Amino acid sequence: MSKLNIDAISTAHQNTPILEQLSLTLDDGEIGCLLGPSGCGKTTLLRCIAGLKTIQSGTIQLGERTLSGARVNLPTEQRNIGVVFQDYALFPHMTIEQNIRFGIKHLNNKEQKNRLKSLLNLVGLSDTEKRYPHELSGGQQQRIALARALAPKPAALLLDEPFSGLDVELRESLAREVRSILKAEGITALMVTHNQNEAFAIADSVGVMQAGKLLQWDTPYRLYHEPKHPFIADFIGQGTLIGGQVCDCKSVHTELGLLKTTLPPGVTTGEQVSVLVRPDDILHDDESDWKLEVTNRAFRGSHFLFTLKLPNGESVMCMSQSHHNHPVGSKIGIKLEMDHAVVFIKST
Ligand SMILES: Nc1ncnc2c1ncn2[C@@H]1O[C@H](COP(=O)(O)OP(=O)(O)OP(=O)(O)O)[C@@H](O)[C@H]1O
Repeated sequence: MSKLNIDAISTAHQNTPILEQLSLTLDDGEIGCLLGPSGCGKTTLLRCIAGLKTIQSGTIQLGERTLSGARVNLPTEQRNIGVVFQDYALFPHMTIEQNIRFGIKHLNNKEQKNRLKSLLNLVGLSDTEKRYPHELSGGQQQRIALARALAPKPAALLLDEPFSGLDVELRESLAREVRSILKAEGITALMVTHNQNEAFAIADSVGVMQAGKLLQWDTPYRLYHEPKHPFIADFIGQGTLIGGQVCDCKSVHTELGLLKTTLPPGVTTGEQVSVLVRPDDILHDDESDWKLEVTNRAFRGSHFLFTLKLPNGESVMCMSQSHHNHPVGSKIGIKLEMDHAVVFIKST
């Protein structure tokens, strides 16, 4: 069993804190993904797990073993963790076979060949073993890098932006493919990315980090629909925050009318709050008498994303089918399709 348990770890560069009291858990065979703005500490967290950076407090456990903790700091080679880092290129002078066999030299020749065969099969590149890395596409090379990291059957795998050098169109489909490869191997994996579509395609749990802290660790669905922090509401998906006033424990009054909600703890009647409105909460409807002015629009191929002005000057976004080609300055009909508003206390 290779459950990864990170409990309240902190680390710093010189005296600058980089990670603060960060905790997360990945069950055996689960895939996690870390998102967050540049410099928030995602790579540092992977480096701590890999043993490339020491932690100052907290513990990192993998299965029954403590990798880092009070008086414990296992060296990287004893952690039994595979890594696919961003710049972890294949050895260019070695064939694909030699690259994959590199980390399993302790096995006998037959075992090495069997492992090579099953991994090439798994990553869908069965007939490439005699080729050199430059004879493969970027996506194929990254799948071989994955096979090489999986070859020694590590207890866990860390991936640091493994798709960042690839075409945007390829990245999401490769993320889905990598998910099925990792699931087939049953390996516990943690990946860092900047791209939320990739994160949603690959992960069971996604974490959003900001300035060294993990703000929420949750399923993609809950991160989008129940963000616990306005930063996450802004960072994940699209949407705007509008003002609201708490009416009672189940509703909040806004410029869009009375919205049903569940209030965060500590919020009292009459209090001013922020309310998250997603573009899919407001539908364009030509028949509706409720009209708002278009202040901006973005054509997204399959749909338009309109920015609309509320009477009090606040903005909300609205998604509509792509043939509804309304210009900026015109008024369009809308209807609300929000069954539950997410509310934040103003101070957060
Ligand atoms: N070797 C180092 N010495 C000093 N500071 C460092 C070092 N490595 C990283 N940092 C700092 O630690 C913080 C976190 O860096 P880290 O690379 O973990 O962020 P990240 O979230 O992975 O960023 P990105 O998304 O840009 O890769 C940043 O402020 C960075 O400047």
